[in-house]
Amino acid sequence: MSSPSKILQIRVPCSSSNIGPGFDVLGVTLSLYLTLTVKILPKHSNLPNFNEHIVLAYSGEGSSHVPLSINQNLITKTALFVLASHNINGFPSPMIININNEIPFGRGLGSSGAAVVAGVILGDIAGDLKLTKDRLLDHCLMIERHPDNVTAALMGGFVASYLRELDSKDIEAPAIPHSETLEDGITANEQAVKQKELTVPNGIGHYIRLKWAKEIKAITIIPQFEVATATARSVLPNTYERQDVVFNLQRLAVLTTALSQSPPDADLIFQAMQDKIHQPYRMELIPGLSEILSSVNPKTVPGFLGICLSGAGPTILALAVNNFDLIADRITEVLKRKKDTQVIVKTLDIVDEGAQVIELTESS
Ligand SMILES: Nc1ncnc2c1ncn2[C@@H]1O[C@H](COP(=O)(O)OP(=O)(O)O)[C@@H](O)[C@H]1O
Ligand SMILES: N[C@@H](CCOP(=O)(O)O)C(=O)O
Repeated sequence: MSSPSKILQIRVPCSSSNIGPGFDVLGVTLSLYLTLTVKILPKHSNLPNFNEHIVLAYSGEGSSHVPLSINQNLITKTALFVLASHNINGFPSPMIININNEIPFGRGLGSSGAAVVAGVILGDIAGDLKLTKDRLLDHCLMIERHPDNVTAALMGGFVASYLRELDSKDIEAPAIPHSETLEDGITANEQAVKQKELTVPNGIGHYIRLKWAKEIKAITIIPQFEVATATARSVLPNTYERQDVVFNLQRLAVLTTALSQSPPDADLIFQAMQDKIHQPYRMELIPGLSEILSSVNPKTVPGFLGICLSGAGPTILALAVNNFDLIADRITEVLKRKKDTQVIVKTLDIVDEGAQVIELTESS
């Protein structure tokens, strides 16, 4: 008798990274989700009407241009990498994977981080590997080398993280499907066959979950154009002046506690969300960014706490306890004046839960 099929759901939240001074350090999960409904069929069963071993269906954000071939789609490419790093060549069982995505691509809301987390979990499930959460994180961090988005998306809530320094040989293996390179490169699967062994080092990422005051909400002002994170990282300098580094360190240390306090101290948070490490250099990619970041302040709008670029942008993240519509209108007005673009506003909750796997049903 063949084993029964299984249906699981993998649900991963979006994330806003940096929160101003915490470049590549801070991330917070927000209430927009990437959801995979995965039906794992018994080995050797045929998928109805398809000659494929894996069937991918996709709806929601990115559906008009996301690749559905398993060697090109970031989610399945990541899962294949996880399997290859455990000497499993390809998906062991046929699967029907329905992807529904609420996270817009290239907007600074961690769509690639969520895809990497979903892919690592998919690989873990497909290979029945039973990896711990910390080990899942190691695999995510081989693929997305800045820890802020993936750590938040996996662990949930407001998270600070850093990477252990690794040997270049560990992170430069061509088999690693980096999430943010602009070209496709060789697939993890092809490379694993050639390389046979692909070891993911232990304990790459270290993190701590921070407290977030429950009354602070995230207003996301999302322009309808994309900025690839790879492009937004390529405009950053390789070296910084000491005073700029000190400027950020001072604010970062204050901000992590300021965001935990109830009631929040608006002036403290507003100043502590200033940054000199990434936002000034990204202004060339986001017209009017400087004016946008100074369009609201706590003295003129009660309830407003602070403003920054969400991740690598172009989304603007405003933190507030009330007056959400007024704050969003002010920022949208400046943004639209600077660039002829549609803007979508979403006031999102901070979510405590990171990626989740829910077993839906089991049938013979
Ligand atoms: N759900 C998804 N499925 C497949 N690929 C995805 C998904 N989400 C994001 N990606 C890939 O990641 C790219 C966006 O990543 P990135 O430039 O880092 O922007 P973001 O700020 O949204 O993370 C997309 O163009 C796409 O190639
Ligand atoms: N710290 C990274 C964060 C990128 O986040 P994303 O949501 O834009 O992918 C950076 O600022 O480059």
